[in-house]
Amino acid sequence: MAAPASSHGMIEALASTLLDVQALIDAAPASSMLLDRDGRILTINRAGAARLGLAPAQALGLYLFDLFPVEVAASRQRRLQAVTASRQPQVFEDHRDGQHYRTSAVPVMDRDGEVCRVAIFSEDITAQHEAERLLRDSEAHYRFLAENSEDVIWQLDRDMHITYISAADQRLRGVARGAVLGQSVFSLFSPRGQAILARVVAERQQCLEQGLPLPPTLRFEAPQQCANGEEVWVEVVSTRIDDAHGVLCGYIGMTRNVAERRRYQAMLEDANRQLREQLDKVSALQAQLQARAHRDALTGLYNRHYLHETLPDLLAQARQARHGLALVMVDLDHFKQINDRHGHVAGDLAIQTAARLLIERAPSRSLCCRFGGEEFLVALCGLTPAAVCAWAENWCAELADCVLSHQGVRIALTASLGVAWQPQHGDSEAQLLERADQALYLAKRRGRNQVCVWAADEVCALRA
Ligand SMILES: Nc1nc2c(ncn2[C@@H]2O[C@H](COP(=O)(O)OP(=O)(O)OP(=O)(O)O)[C@@H](O)[C@H]2O)c(=O)[nH]1
Repeated sequence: MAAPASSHGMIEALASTLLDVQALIDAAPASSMLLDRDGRILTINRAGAARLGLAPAQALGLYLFDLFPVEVAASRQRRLQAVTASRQPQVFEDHRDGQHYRTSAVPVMDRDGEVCRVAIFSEDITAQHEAERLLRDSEAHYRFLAENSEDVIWQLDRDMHITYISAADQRLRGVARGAVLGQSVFSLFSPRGQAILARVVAERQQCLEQGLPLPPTLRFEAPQQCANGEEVWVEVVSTRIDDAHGVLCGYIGMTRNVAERRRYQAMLEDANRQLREQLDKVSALQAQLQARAHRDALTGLYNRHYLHETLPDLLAQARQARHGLALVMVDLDHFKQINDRHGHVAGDLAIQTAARLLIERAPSRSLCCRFGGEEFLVALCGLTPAAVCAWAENWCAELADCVLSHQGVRIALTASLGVAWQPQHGDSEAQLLERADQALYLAKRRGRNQVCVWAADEVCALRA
């Protein structure tokens, strides 16, 4: 007998619904199936059948436990019985062929409230299992490192309360971990250290408020408080922990005992300071020695050694700048007589008087040296020959006007001067010195107390 039109429609609707449900469970990646109380497969999705190595149509009507290896079939059957007996869903994990599965067995009741079916949902959690295992391993690894590190490892919540601190803190400060957990991070520091920490936090906060870039880690040194009342200097390195949305959820960091390092640093700085002081003394001594090496003790003028060190450079500079350089050789007249008549002290005074007059009258950029006993050499830079001669004449006259008074005796002083200049009279130090000396000799020969400029013919005439 044909079904009435309305029944027909209902059957069609039911068939369509069944198809939808099948499509839905087939689309699920986890395996799902419906068993009767004995374990016979009534419905199964593609993933479930595939796990059994079958097509869905092949699996229908088979007893699920016949498809399991014998060694696991009995235990799976007992689980099914436990679900039907307890009428409560059960979730369990099992491990087969290297894979991990999480399975939910949900009892399905008929109208009388009896369990008539059991719905099984099973998902492969091998990857998740592996990830959890790796995470556990890694946590254990890091916890081992943290607990055995000489540095103190710690974690704070967003309000800077300590949520974890490694065993090294107790070794460092002698405070039990139990007394530290839950406390503010400030409690780790001595009052001095707290002030430093407060300043560091405030600076960081200020940067944040001004939108300035911040280094990813915060690093500072401050003293912490030990249980015995002492301070221990530590270096702190810390970084913030943000959640996936960039919202601050806490801080993680490390504290290192730097007391030894600071002690060595202080020793090093002290040693460096002492070394610097020594070096300063040595440099001052060297400067003194150098000054002494370059200066004549009696007059304070440069000595002959310095003249020979400096004159070649002066000549080169003068050549380059195309300005004149004149050498004036000065020799006190009849000096032996001063010594003989008035004594060496008077002779020394005479040398000092002439030297002082040279220093006072020498133009800037000139060099005055004591060349020998009662002999001086003045190098005049940048003067014309006429200006050199004028200067020498004036100086000679001024010396002659000086009257040296020694032990109530007035001693007259005069000098003879010989002049030679670059480039007209020579170019080398040796040549110019020789010619200045020859000119001086000429001045002596002409009666002393006068200036002579080197002239080839006059020198030749003298030699003749
Ligand atoms: N008091 C003193 N005498 C010195 C010094 N150096 C050299 N003498 C003396 O200076 C004298 C130089 O004498 P001489 O070279 O004969 O020349 P002079 O007597 O000046 O004669 P002329 O140069 O020809 O005018 C010597 O008696 C040296 O002993 C010194 O530093 N102090």
